[in-house]
Amino acid sequence: MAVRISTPTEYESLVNKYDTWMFDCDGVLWHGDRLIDGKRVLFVTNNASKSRKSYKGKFDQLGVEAHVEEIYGSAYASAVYISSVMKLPKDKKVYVIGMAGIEEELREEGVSFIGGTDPEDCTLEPFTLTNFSLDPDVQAVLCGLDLRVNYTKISKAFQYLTRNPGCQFLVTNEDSTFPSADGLLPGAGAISAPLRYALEKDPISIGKPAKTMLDCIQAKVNFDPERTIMIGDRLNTDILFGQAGGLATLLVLTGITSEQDITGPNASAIVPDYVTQSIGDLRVVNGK
Ligand SMILES: O=C(O)[C@H](O)[C@H](O)COP(=O)(O)O
Ligand SMILES: [Mg+2]
Repeated sequence: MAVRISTPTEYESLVNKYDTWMFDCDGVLWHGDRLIDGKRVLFVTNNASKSRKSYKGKFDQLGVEAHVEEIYGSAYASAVYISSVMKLPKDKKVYVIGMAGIEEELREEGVSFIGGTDPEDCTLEPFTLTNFSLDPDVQAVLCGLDLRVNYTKISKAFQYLTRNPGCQFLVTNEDSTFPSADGLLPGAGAISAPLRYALEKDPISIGKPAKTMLDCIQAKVNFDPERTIMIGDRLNTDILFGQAGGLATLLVLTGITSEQDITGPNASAIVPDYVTQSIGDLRVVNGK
């Protein structure tokens, strides 16, 4: 049963209980506006549209103090997975359905790629195989949130995944939707769905709740899971991610999950340790 926290004393004891605070971003931080002094804070987002460096720019713009090495996005985790776990040979490539964030992280990891923001792929012209030449060096398809997804990108990815032997099907994350400033939009999971349907095959998903994301953080940050809490707005990514990693979990109701998702007859089977309305509630702790 989740503990509903609402009083300054309850917030105070929560803050004293954990040393490392992992914050989800979409639906949590971008409504929240303040961090907790004296604690280690990490930012863990499935949003692959930005690289760690460009997230740093967003944090600066919003006046949130953050350093690049505290930011873990699914684009970064995917690039690390391809270079260090898959160990993609340097002469092989990735076909990308996604945005600049994925491209910047792949470049940073020295992974060659095609597709992504390439104007040739970002077209609404009908796709035909007549003008398509298969690149035999593509050994992975990586699909993430892509605000310019189209039939050409899906068809090229489909060709690589069905015609290049051993080509891996990877997705940065599988969030079904995401909370933009003006309302709900289809998320990365909705971008890769046509490929999953056409291939009748599930991809390897790297972002939350997958352990790959936590492995990526643990490779860089030494933290005690017993003294670590994951704060998020989505039950089947953030809270599952925390639970799988042996972390405490705090659900906020400023993003995807609403009151009726956690109470009443159709309440989810995923139950966080704590629930509060907004990350802003914690500001009572430092009296600011
Ligand atoms: O891919 C998506 O659907 C969105 O980026 C989603 O919002 C994940 O972002 P997070 O809540 O993990 O910051
Ligand atoms: Mg979120």
